[in-house]
This record gives sequence, structure tokens and C-alpha cells, in this order.
Amino acid sequence: MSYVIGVDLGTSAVKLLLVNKSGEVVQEVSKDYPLIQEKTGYSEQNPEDWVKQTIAGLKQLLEEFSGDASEIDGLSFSGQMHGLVLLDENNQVLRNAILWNDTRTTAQCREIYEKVGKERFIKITKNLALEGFTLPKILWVKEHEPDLYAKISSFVLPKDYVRYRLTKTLHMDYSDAAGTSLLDVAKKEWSKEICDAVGLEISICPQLVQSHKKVGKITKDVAKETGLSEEMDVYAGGADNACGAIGSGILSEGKTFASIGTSGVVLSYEPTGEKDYGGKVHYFNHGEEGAYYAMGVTLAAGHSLNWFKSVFANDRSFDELLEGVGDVPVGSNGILFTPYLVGERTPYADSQIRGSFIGMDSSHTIKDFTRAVLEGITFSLNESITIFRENGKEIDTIYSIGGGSKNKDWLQMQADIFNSKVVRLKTEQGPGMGAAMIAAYGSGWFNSLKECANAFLENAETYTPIKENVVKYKQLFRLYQGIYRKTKTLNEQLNVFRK
Ligand SMILES: Nc1ncnc2c1ncn2[C@@H]1O[C@H](COP(=O)(O)OP(=O)(O)O)[C@@H](O)[C@H]1O
Ligand SMILES: O=C(CO)[C@@H](O)[C@H](O)COP(=O)(O)O
Repeated sequence: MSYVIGVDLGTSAVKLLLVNKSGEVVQEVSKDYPLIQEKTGYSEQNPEDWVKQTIAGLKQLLEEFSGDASEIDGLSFSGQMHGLVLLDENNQVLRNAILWNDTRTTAQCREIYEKVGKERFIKITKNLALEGFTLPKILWVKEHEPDLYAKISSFVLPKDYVRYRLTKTLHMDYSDAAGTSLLDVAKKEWSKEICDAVGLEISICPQLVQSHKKVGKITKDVAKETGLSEEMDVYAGGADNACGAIGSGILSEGKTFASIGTSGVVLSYEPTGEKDYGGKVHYFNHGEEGAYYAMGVTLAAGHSLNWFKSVFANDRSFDELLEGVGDVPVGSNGILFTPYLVGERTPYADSQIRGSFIGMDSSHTIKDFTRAVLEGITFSLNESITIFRENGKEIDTIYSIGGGSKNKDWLQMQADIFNSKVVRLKTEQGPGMGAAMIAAYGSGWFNSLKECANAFLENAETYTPIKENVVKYKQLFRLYQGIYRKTKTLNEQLNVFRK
């Protein structure tokens, strides 16, 4: 039998999947690592933790594998997007990585618009300058850590650094490069115009490659440490959302997924780089050559549920916490929750806004609050779906992936709030599966990613919207949307009291 490995370098953990030629996940390992949050708005990780845990995960995968390492044809990656890893001339890491959910760079986003011009910037990058993206983080380091900035030889994104440590070759694929704010997304080249305008040497941008490009083999040392074969090929891989798209079959026009991981993402396939959303949603290069996708992001989706569980029900598992939420009526007995725990991206690019529970009374129990959290996260994803529909997209089926698709009540809630069929796939590991599919396609198992998706992916269940719930949720969604406007100024005034 032949196998491939998909490595999904997430925010909370690295997940490794061993997948056979029929697309079955035969083994799965997960290794977590901490988030470093020194101040409100700061979010960092130590790249060494990613490397250590990826190698430990690969070692465990091989120890538990009953076959021979030579049967594993290839390995590829999916990675959390936008995180800045700075390297010196010897490719040594200069500081902790600054992650996608770090919002310290509002001033630098303004600076980018001033220097490049907002319209021109959106024309080149097809996106807004957002705090979470990579370029503003480089400019933050330039301003606040000039000595360290002087030592920069190149920058990469999280999975590129892990790949570098496994293979000693340095690359970045187009799908991840699209989230740096330095790529001309339609032309697929680094933008000299943006680099010049903000005073960056274009030489710090790494070599660009396609996601399925074979970039090398693992080093002797890594082979020895993990038990992998030195002959196994390594393929570049892609951004977690691009890989999520591949891993859930979002490979033709009209196909859409909703992912609830740490962040929440609604993503829809775009066959060309020509559609203009005016920066309202992100527009990035797909992992499939020549294709694109549009997506909206909720910064704290699963993260909101994690936070709620750790503060109010730390002794319970997710399944225990969510047990019985299906018995709480639509609207959580009058509580609304907004998931703006770390600010928001879509539809409001606002790093100051924070979350709310509205409508609490003394009759409410933890079940009501739990359902309100799930509804609030789902309303936030529905904001992105609304933008897509307003721009002419027909959305009648949505593939649900990520940790949030593990719960049946939440899947029904998604169908009712999105007013669309919601499909759960047999594996909800979208990004990890996408990475494995890139390795399978790169290894020549299939002639295209679409062919691979047809062979690998299978629907498990379909949830259909319940009419009376759809009507109630339409009303509740309008109330939910009102909370942003009504709490915006309050939150700005509260800013001085935050840590
Ligand atoms: N059994 C469950 N039911 C519903 N949601 C869950 C369950 N287990 C985990 N989650 C949610 O899924 C999130 C993790 O999803 P995952 O896709 O693994 O995230 P990431 O790739 O960002 O690490 C958690 O933050 C949690 O909110
Ligand atoms: O910032 C984005 C996309 O623009 C996030 O989707 C990150 O890529 C992190 O993803 P998860 O760890 O939540 O999967």
C-alpha cells in the first residue's frame, strides 16, 4: 500500500494525518503548543515549538505505523496563515512569530494606506491592509525593534519555517503569499511597488512556488529522528484555508465551505482573479494552480467557545458542555452573543471592538449561554455569507469543516442560520486532508486535485434548514447586527481600561 502525510500546522496544535490511496485516514496524531499573549492584542508563538511538536508527531506516527516507511510517497503542509517568522542571514529565527490573530498593528495599516494609497493597495493585493496580515507586522518590527529589524535576511510564514527545518530549503507558495499583503495576487509576483513605497527590500521575500511543487527531501537528521525515509518527497503545501478548500472539495464555481476552527472562515471558489469585492472579503490564490477563492473571517470562532469553556466550565469536555443545547429554543431564551473577543475582521475590520452578552436575566442557565455562544459565532459567519449573496453568489450547499462540525446541534443551527443545506464530510479535517491531497497529486497518484477529491472525499450527513427556525433566525440576525453599531463607541472608551 502507498501513503501520504498531511501536516496541518494549526494555531492550537499540529495535526498529522496518514492517508492511504483510497483517501482513508489510517492514522492521526495531534501535538499542541502554547500561545504567548503578553498584552491585549498580542498573539505570538515560538517557532521552535512548532518544529519540536511536528517532529514528535511524525515520530509517533511512524512508531504506530505497521507498514514500512518506504511506502510513504510524500508529505505536504497546511499552515495557519499570515504569521511573521523573521530569519537572519543564517536562517536563524530572530524573534517569536507574530500571529494572524495579533492586532497590535493598526498604526502600520494606516501607514500602508498613506504610502501606497488605499485604492492602489487593494488593486494590487485584492485585500484590505489588516492588522493580522504579514506586512504590517514587518513594519511594526521596523518601528519598535530596529536593531532586530537590521538583521532580517528573509521572512517566511509558519509552515514554511517548519518545512525549512525538515528539508533545509526555503520557499513560500502562492496561496500563503497572498496573505502577506506583499503579493500582486492576480500577477502572482511580489509587488516591488508596495515594497518600494513602504521602504522594504524585496530581497527579503522568499522564492514563490506552486502548492504541489516538489521542494526537496527531508534531511538525514530528520529521517533518523522520525523514522521517515530519506527518499520521501516533500511538497510545498498551502495556506490552511486553501488546503481546507482542497480537502473539502471546493474546486469548482459555487462551492463553499464554513470552517469553525480557532478562527471561523466562509470560503467560496473563484475561477479567476478578476472578481472585485472591493476588499469587503479576502481574495486569495487557491492551492489549485490558476484558481482563487474569496473568504470572510471571524477572528474568534472556536476560540470564543474555548474561552467560554475555560472560564465557565473548565471541568467539562466540549461534548459535555454542548450536551442538551439542542433543547434550548432558537434565540437562547433571549440572549445574544457577539464573538468579538479579539476584535473582528469580516464584515468589520475593527481591532478595538469586543464581545458582548446581551439580554441576560436571572432565569438563564449555562445551557442558554452555551447556545448563545454557538449562535453568535454562527451569526458572525453568516455576515460573510450575506456579503457573498449580495455580490451575486448562489449558495445553497455549504460544507462544514473544523472542530465546530463535530456537533450535530451546531450543524443544524448552521443550516438554519445560513438558510442553506449543510454537509458534513466523512473527515472534517479539511486542511490536513488538503495537505495530504497535495502530496498525493504531487506524487502523481492523480492527474488533478479534482480527480483526487472525487476519489478521496465522501459526504457523511446533510442538514436541511428547518423553515420556522430560518424565519426566527432572520429576525435574530438583524438584532445581532445591531449590537456592533451600538457597542462600537462603548468599546473604544473601554480601551484605556484593558490590560
Ligand atoms: N466536540 C466538539 N463540538 C463542538 N466544537 C468543538 C468540539 N471540539 C472542539 N470544538 C471546537 O473546535 C475548535 C478547534 O477546531 P480545529 O479545527 O481543531 O481548530 P484549529 O485548526 O484552529 O486548531 C475548538 O476551538 C472548539 O471551539
Ligand atoms: O487568519 C486566518 C485567515 O486569514 C486564519 O484562518 C488563520 O489562517 C488561522 O486558522 P486556524 O488556526 O483557525 O485554522
